[in-house]
Amino acid sequence: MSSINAKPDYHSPQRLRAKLNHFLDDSGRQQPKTNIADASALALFTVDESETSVQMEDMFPIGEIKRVSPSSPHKYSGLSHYLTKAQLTPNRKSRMSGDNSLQSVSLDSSFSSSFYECDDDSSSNLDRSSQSPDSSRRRKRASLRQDAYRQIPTFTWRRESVIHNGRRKFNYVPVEDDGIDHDINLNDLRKHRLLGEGLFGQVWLASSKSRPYAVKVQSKYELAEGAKIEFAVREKEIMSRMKHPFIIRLVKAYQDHQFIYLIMDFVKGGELWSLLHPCTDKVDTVALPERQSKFYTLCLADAVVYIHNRKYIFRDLKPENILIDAAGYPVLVDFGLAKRLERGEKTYTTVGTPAYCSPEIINGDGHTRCTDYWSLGIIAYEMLMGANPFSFEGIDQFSLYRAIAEDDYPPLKNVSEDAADFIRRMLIKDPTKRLGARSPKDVLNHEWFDDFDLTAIRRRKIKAPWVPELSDPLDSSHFDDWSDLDDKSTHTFPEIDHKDETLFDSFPLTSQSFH
Ligand SMILES: Nc1ncnc2c1ncn2[C@@H]1O[C@H](COP(=O)(O)OP(=O)(O)OP(=O)(O)O)[C@@H](O)[C@H]1O
Repeated sequence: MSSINAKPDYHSPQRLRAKLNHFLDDSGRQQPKTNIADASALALFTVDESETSVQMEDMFPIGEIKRVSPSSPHKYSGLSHYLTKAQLTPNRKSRMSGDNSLQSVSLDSSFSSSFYECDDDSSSNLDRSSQSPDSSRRRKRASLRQDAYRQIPTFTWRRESVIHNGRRKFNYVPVEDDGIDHDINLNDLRKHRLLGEGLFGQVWLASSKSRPYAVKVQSKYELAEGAKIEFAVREKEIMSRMKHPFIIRLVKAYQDHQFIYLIMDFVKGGELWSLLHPCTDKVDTVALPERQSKFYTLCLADAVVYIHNRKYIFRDLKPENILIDAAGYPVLVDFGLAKRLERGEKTYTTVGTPAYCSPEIINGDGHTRCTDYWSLGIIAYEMLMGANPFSFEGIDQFSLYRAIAEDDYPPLKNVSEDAADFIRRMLIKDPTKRLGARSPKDVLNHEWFDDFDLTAIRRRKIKAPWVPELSDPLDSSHFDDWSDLDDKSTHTFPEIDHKDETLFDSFPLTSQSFH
């Protein structure tokens, strides 16, 4: 499933036209076409770049978008504009009213977009305007727009039907041609082996047409018993909104009477935890070379900043939730504790894994996104030093919490000054003074990362410091052996009550089975 959740939302033709005129009608002659029967469309995205560090390339495959200039830049200072071509599927409301001409969608907080349909001769329309005896400035602008039209590729929107509060609703989600079957069924999947188990779920390696997937299966009954339904539903909702090179992609979600299923990409290189605990007894931690630690930290910081820019917090950063992909890049999994949080708002639930918990969570002071920066600082420290700064084998939880809240971390040894400074600023007990508290971008802009090109990293243009050896697409040798555990997806659990059942309404229902 694509990451941008788009809600169809109607503008009147007049309003949409007025909006578009700001961008497209500076010759005074062009009007956006509104009588289009075919499904091609242009999407105009407005991005407030002061609000987000996200590159448009993160949202769309590289080369598929074109930055355009508004005709009245003074009205839009701070905003950047991108044009891309879209395929519109008229929604039910437009079909019923017979109005297929205009639609708009609103994306998440940092994006807004408008659509209007155009046919294939829209560029010739622009050609004509560029040949008129207008000023060279106008011609230049027209040709810029013409380029924009030419270079934009097709971008498809898929309608997804969900049940919300007992009523069927439709979401429009943009779909890239990523070769992934976003309509994959449970029956298409062959279950291979268990990759991991958490408190409320098991994650299985499965495949369809020799393409591997990881499938997280959670029992509705166990979720209801543990009062975790809300978390599981949130996990699916938030994951489906994420599109970032270092964040796991949700391909499809399902529910049947007993279970919910999250079908994800399979990340093949195993957990960062296994890199830090390479010995067979897995107790001793080893340090990673500084460059490798820095590479992982920067990729993870980029993923975390992306999450924060969308007003979510992750709250469970730990080496077990960081997987290494086939190219050696880290990928964040497990949005089970993630939550939406408005700017300036705090949340008070005590969540997380003790060794990575921030002082503000332990003190019950209420936490913000800064709690994730603390956990990232702990992980960076652990990679650099080969030991957690506060936790060690056998420590009791009370002593651990006291140490996190009060003690200084053991000094870093044999690391660069920039690395030490990064850790010092991430592990500040007061969250309001922590790096990233002022702006998430400050984390990415720290001097420690100066010798890495983040854009190249996002495009996976840099060779990762460690690349897992893999023999075939289903190679799962980098994961621990869990074969002694029961397959919970074959258990029969008691039914949950109807009220709890309705909480899963946003998961498409399937009668197919996973085996
Ligand atoms: N997409 C994936 N590809 C490969 N392995 C995965 C994937 N997602 C999860 N895993 C493996 O399964 C393990 C458990 O996944 P996850 O953390 O999502 O489950 P969980 O039930 O929420 O766990 P916990 O209760 O510890 O939070 C991960 O640590 C990882 O080893």
